[in-house]
Formats: sequence, structure tokens, C-alpha cells
Amino acid sequence: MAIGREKLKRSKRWVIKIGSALLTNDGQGLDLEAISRWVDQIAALKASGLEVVLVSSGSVAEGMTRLGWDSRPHEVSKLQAAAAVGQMGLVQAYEANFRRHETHTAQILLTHEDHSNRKRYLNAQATLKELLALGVVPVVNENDTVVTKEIRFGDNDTLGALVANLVQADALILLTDQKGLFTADPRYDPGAILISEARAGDEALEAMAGDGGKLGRGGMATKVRAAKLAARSGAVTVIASGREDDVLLRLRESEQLGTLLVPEKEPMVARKQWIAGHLQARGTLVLDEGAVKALRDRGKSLLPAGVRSISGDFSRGEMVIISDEYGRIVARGLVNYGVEDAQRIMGKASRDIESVLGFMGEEELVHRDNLVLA
Ligand SMILES: Nc1ncnc2c1ncn2[C@@H]1O[C@H](COP(=O)(O)OP(=O)(O)O)[C@@H](O)[C@H]1O
Ligand SMILES: N[C@@H](CCC(=O)OP(=O)(O)O)C(=O)O
Repeated sequence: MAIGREKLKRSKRWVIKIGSALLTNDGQGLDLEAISRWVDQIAALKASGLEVVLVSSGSVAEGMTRLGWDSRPHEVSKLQAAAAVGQMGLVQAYEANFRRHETHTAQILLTHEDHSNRKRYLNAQATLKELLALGVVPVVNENDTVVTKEIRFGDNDTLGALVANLVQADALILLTDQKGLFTADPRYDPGAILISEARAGDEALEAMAGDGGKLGRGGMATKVRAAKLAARSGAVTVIASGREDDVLLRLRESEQLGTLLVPEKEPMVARKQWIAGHLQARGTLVLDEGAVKALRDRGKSLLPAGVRSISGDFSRGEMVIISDEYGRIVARGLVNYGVEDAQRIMGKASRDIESVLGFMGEEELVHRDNLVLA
């Protein structure tokens, strides 16, 4: 299975998640020196052509320090307040460090619901992809002001996996305070052995993975589950120690560090099933011959110009069937416009979208990344 590690060298897009256990000096605010080292590595990765989305915890820990609290509060509203205060310090630290590399950062606060709501999903996806295209490093955290469940469990691993699905990352890198997943929690079992490679979703892993420390609380259990979620869109997951020198650069060179969790299915197959499993199709777009060829033979997105007729009742973000003029299914995909807008721009050039609708959304009716050929 060395192929999995080899893929890290060739991959184009990573989601890197840095956990609470690692970001803080024993709960005393943020470890600014460590942040500066990770940022240097990410800048080097970017320079080598890799796109990176950063998912960073640490807002609660930093907020606690700023507010002068020594122990993690139990009341959810206090946790939320600490997260809101600490998030300022967190983004400040990343912004200042990336500025040394003349790289812009962007703050993105998401909730799990943003991933299950179709419209918000596409909105978040469009923003993240635009930021990546602009060379910006998005810094993502949970929007703790508007959720309670996630902050109680302190789990950004799931968020990392959902973001990996959202941007169709090749890899999800979970940096934590242990060298990887061990056969048992090494805090309690000194004889535990590091697992170098396994299959994401292997149930045996769940039995080995325990919960986390006093700050980061999801532990390995949420990391193992995150790997399974990331595998849905074909991403490999690596669990590794953020304290290891040049860990990110060495992973990029396919060095055998940490635990690699490989999807059971090939990325294309996994992605296909993942998109197809999203929802029931709500409508049909019938294409002209040129558009069918563009999709099938040239790997293009579907533009409004190539659509001849539309049926069904769908909203932005829902699944539609894409067929040729003889009713043969060509593809399935998540549509960028609701049925009324889609009907108005059908057959038109993308440059006319704004004058027809009064606003400019995406130029594609269905983006290639959200489309699977039949
Ligand atoms: N099988 C295991 N292998 C390694 N670490 C484990 C295992 N089971 C539980 N853990 C614990 O998980 C912790 C990391 O999770 P957590 O504290 O949530 O970190 P983070 O904030 O980085 O997400 C480790 O400090 C470790 O004690
Ligand atoms: N969103 C919060 C809690 C997230 C959290 O701690 O997650 P994790 O790093 O997975 O243990 C924070 O940034 O502190």
C-alpha cells in the first residue's frame, strides 16, 4: 500500500487540520512558535504547487487565556464566549505569519449544517474554491456562536473531513500531539504500537481509538471517523504529530510518518457514489449534441448555452439528471441555479447571465467538480 503515500507527492489539494491539543502550550494560549513553523511549511508547500485549506482549532484555548480562565468551563455559553474571543487571536496569528510569506488568509466559520444544506454547501464550496484560485489560504474553524453540540464535544476532525469533501481534497492531514494512531491510547498503555497504514473505515480501528485530553476532546475516535468521512470523496487521511520537525514537508515527500488511512475505493469511484448518493434527482436538463460532447469527451463543465430544455422542480444545490436529446442519461450533477433561473438562462452565453437574471452567479450551470458522467 505504499501507493497511498506516493500519492501525497503527486496530490494537488490538502486540507490540514491542527488540533487543540497541539496548538496550545499545555492550555496556556496559543503556541505561536509552533504556528510560525507550520505556516512556513505551508508556504513552502504552496510554492511547490499544492493548494491548502487550513482547519484550525484553538479558539477556546486562546479565549480562556485572554479571559484569564484556568480551566475549561462547563457552561456552553461560556465556551462559546471563549471561542469568540479566542478566534480573534487565532486569525491574528495566522494572518501575521502568512504575511511574512506575502500570502493572504481568509477566515471561514462553518457549521455541520452548512454541509447538509444543499444551497449553503454550494455557496461555501464556491467561496473556498475562489479563495484557492486566488492563492489565499482559507483558515476554517467551527462557527461556535451558533452551534452547541460541536463545541461540547470539541471536534474539529469531522469539520476537517467535511471540508475535504467540500473542496474534493486529495488528502486530509490531521496534526495532533501523538505520532499517529496507536493500537491503544499511549497515555495509558506504554506498550501501544503505532499503526503505519490501514483502511479508512476499518472497524477494528474504532476499537483502538480512545477519547482526547482535557482541551482537545474528540481524541482518536473522531479522527478515525473523520478518515471514513473523508474517504467518501476519495481523500486519504494522515494522522501525524505536529511536533515532528518539518512534518508537512516530509509527508509531501511520501516519508513514512504517522498513520495513513486509505479509502477502500478509487477516488473516482468514491466521488461518483458520493455525489450520486447526495439526493434524489429533482429535474432533468436536456443538452444539445455539442454540450454532450463537451461533457463526455472534453471533461468540461455544463454551461447554460448547451441546454435545450429543462423539466422538474429544483433549487440551487439539488441533484439533476443531464441527458441527451434522445433521453439517454449522460451525467448527474448538482445544479448551480434553481429551475426558474435555469430556464431563463438556458441557451444563453454565460456572459449574458447577469443581464438576464440581474446578478452573476457561477458561469456554469453544473460545475465539473459536482458532476459525474453516467
Ligand atoms: N489509540 C490511540 N492512539 C493515539 N492516541 C490516542 C488513542 N486513543 C486516544 N488517544 C488520545 O487522543 C489524543 C489526541 O486527540 P485530541 O486530544 O482530541 O487532539 P486534537 O486536539 O489534536 O484533536 C492523544 O493525546 C491521545 O492521548
Ligand atoms: N472550535 C473549538 C473546538 C474545536 C476543537 O477543540 O477540536 P479538536 O482540535 O478536534 O479537539 C476551538 O477552536 O477551540
